[in-house]
Amino acid sequence: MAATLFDKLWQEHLVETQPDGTDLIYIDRVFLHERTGSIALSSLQTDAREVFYPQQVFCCMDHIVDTYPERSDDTTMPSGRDFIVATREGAQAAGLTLFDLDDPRQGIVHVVSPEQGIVQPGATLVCPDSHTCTQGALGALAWGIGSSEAEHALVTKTLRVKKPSSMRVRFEGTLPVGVTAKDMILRLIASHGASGGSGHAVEFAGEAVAALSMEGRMTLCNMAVEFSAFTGIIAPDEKTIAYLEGRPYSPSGEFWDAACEYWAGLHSDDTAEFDSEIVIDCSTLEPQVTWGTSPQHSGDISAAVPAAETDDPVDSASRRKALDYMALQAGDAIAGQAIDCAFIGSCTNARISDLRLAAQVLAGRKVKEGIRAICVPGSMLVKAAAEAEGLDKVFRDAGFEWRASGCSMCFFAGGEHFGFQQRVVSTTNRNFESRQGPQTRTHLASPATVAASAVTGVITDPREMLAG
Ligand SMILES: CC(C)[C@H](C(=O)O)[C@@H](O)C(=O)O
Ligand code: SF4
Repeated sequence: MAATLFDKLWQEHLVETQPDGTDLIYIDRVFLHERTGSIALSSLQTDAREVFYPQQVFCCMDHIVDTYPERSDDTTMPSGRDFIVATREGAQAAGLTLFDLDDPRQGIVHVVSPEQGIVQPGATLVCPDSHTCTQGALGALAWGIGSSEAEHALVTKTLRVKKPSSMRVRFEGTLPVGVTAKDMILRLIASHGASGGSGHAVEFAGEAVAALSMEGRMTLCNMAVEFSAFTGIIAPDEKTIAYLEGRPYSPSGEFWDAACEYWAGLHSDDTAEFDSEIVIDCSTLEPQVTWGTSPQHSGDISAAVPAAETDDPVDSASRRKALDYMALQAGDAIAGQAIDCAFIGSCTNARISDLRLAAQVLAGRKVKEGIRAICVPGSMLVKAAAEAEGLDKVFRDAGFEWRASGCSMCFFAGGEHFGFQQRVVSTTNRNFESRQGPQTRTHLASPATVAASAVTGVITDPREMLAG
């Protein structure tokens, strides 16, 4: 019978169906980060349990780490200290691979895993972090779990999961210049709602997805969870194979050939049926920017902030509240809103191609006086690669702070943050209330839009600056 890619991966990892209808799924890899992974590791120690297969467990320090370039030790970010120490000790005790703060491979978990070739097509991978879906871009079944599930996966190498339904989102047409994967996913969420993918594993397909770089595909899958999907997945192709070849954890020699042969079969069959399907035309897509406090509160950069009132009273109330919080009114132009800060970072948009795009806008330009602009590369390897190309100089000369890697101001967890009620244009994935600091007003956008806005001091369409 014709099967979807998701069905194939589910079936291959199905150990058994439980009496209550949930499935027991075999887990190939587990990632942990210090914020939630430390809880799983401490709990393991308390319960005197052992990790079943330590070679397939990897730990990152990313959430509450100091990102000043000269970072010294874990005490410089006091709120993160206990998490960092517990992760370090737990990883050592269990014999897990740890990308510690002084490791040149350190970075945000969803950047590090593909970069190292740890996530691979056809594998199941879990991490106690909702943006684990990012890694579905490589054709893996990767999803976010809770800390106690992580403990279970570490000990048993399985998880009980209710099988989600399947959805395919086809992005058709050719993306205009200056419009990116970030704009594609924001459009999907704006047009079908932040709960549009609820209960579904979403396969991203279509001409515009095939044309994306691997990093663009990661941006797309990253925000599958903002669409409330179980995960996002993209069938592996030649780009996936070229991306993985030669990475530290990729198979090599005869194993590489065997892996490539297996990966070639990982796609949805032509006649496979999805429980639901959405088609989005990318040929006329504009840069997208959020105006409210959910990724679904998003629209074309050339548009005005929409009216709060819709057919749905609950939605209308939430939009009214969002506009009030954001200090915006229906009819205000989105472009031209004065900002206080610009942030380029996070597992959504801080890979080398994101930094190159932003640098293209920033080259020969300056950040507007009074604007605080920060760039936090997604990993220390991204930072090193950017420095080897001289991108750090472009950012610094423009007036950006150039940081060490970590989640930084994507997520205010007691560490660093932007100031009270500051308006931030940001390449991150969440614009929830106080996400980047006390009552911060976040506008999500692509790296090009954030860079262009940093230069003018107001939300700005990057396309003219990219043109020359
Ligand atoms: C802290 C962590 C559990 C959280 C997540 O699950 O995504 C964080 O990474 C986020 O982006 O909000
Ligand atoms: S960069 Fe932001 S979204 Fe990504 S894992 Fe860190 S806190 Fe979560």
